[in-house]
Amino acid sequence: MASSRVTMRHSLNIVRWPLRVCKRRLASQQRAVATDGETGKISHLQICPAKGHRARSTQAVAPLESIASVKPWEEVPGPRPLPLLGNTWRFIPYIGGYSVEHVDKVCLSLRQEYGDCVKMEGLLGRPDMLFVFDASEVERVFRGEDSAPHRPSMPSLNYYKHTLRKDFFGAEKDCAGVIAVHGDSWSAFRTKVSRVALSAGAAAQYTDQVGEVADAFVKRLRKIRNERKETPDDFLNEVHKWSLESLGLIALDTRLGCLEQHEGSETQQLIDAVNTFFLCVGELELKAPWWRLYPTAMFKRYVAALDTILSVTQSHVSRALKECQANPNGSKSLLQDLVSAAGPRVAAVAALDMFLVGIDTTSNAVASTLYQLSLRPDVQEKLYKEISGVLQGRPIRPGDVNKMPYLKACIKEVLRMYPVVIGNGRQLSKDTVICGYNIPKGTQVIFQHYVMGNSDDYFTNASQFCPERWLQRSIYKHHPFASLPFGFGKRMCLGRRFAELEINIIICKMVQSFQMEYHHEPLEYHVHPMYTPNGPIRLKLIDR
Ligand code: HEM
Repeated sequence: MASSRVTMRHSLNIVRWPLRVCKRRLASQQRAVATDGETGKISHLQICPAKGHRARSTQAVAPLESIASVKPWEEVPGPRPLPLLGNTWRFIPYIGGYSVEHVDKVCLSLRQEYGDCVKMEGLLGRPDMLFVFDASEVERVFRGEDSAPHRPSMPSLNYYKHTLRKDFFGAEKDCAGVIAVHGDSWSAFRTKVSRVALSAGAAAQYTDQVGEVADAFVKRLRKIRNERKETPDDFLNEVHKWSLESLGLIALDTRLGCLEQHEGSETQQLIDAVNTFFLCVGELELKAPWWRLYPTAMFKRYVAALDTILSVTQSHVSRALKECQANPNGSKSLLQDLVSAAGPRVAAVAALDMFLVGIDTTSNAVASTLYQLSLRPDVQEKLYKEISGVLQGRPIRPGDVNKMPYLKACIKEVLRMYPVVIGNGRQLSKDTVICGYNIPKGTQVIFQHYVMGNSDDYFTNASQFCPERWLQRSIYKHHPFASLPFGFGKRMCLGRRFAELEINIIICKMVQSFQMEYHHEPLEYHVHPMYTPNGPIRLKLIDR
């Protein structure tokens, strides 16, 4: 395992291409006009400026001046595409000036140059995009979603699920999973899984076990830190292992042993496969898609890794099914609940999806939080006092975190300034008015949460790291749709409760165990494809 560097990359096709802007914030406008792409009817979108609630009028008649005020797609500002090359050339190294790795900065400058809504057209192999930087417009689009919102999905996984392994994923209409799945199939699957995964106690039941994994992680750090008490250069890889171990527990009801060594085992195969998946997915997604023309070597490795993840998750599901049948009143787990509620096939596919998107999101969020805390001894001290006050030396129990508002605020603050997923997207299912422009059906709309989260327009003193802003809302103002690290609505993160449990517990354990310091050059963040500190995170861990 030591040799298998778990450089996990997030795979959710959630966002990667930042955007840009529009001009005028119509957020405060009381009425916009939407044309329905399918029926051609015009309906009114009424917005309550106080609460941002929206109601669609059933009368399909708009005053002429409102219709006239909606501008066409052609007028949306944005960088001009070149003939044939579109805007793709802008991402060519040394020539184009845009970089995928620093798309955070690209987005900031697009907003500055063009405003709150920016068109990015002519990206080879991709639909046109609209980058939205206006939180009230984000709110309006989210609140107007239909019953099966379409998040732009990862083409390579889409191909794997719906073409290569169609026999498995397509055999039953409602059994393809949620990642890279849309429409009725997504809706049927999501309904089955959310009932179990988002239920009140689903995550809380893992408090003890997730706590044990966190203890094992702390123990390992004590062992592997160097003579200066600093974490090794591949610290992020260690955090990935912790994340995989925690998720194995939740999704497969199994201790995989990632924090120990297990050469040649099935566990090791799973770890290696997840590792390979993340190594390949960024390349396949962000670079020229040759795999669409022929199976490249990288694509073959990617498919083999997915096959392994699928077969190992299936074998764990079969085991859980047997245990469930042998002992129907035995101890409960998410896997067993899913098997009982929705059957073994749904449980296996759900576990696969969780592995694809639940590991590097959580690990990068934790690495980023630890790094930010290590820069702020005062914040750590305040956290330490809060945690010690609640726990009084005993292990963490379900419900304890609810008595730790400062802990929650610190995590929200890190995800506001450094959201691991810098933007979230939706593919429009009908023509929609956004920022006063008629945006055609099929456009990929990307909500720019990194830019909005760091904007003084939406957060008082946005550039200051200030967890208190989440606790003293009368002093610090913020727009509720500017920072949405887990997305929103019917398609929001399915693993949010588990991610929060894991993050809360590991941060608690780290703050209880160590004073964390950082004595090197400040780390810049980059998109990789998660938004994460770039460079070795060498934390000095001083025992408390
Ligand atoms: C800090 C950790 C995490 C972050 C920031 C995060 C963020 C997100 C975001 C932004 C989305 C898209 C939501 C939307 O479209 O509105 C998403 C979707 C999803 N996440 Fe997470 N996630 C995290 C951890 C996890 C974990 C641990 C799991 C699994 C246990 C998970 C499972 C999923 C799934 C299955 C979806 C797709 C939902 C759907 O399309 O119906 N996530 N996540």
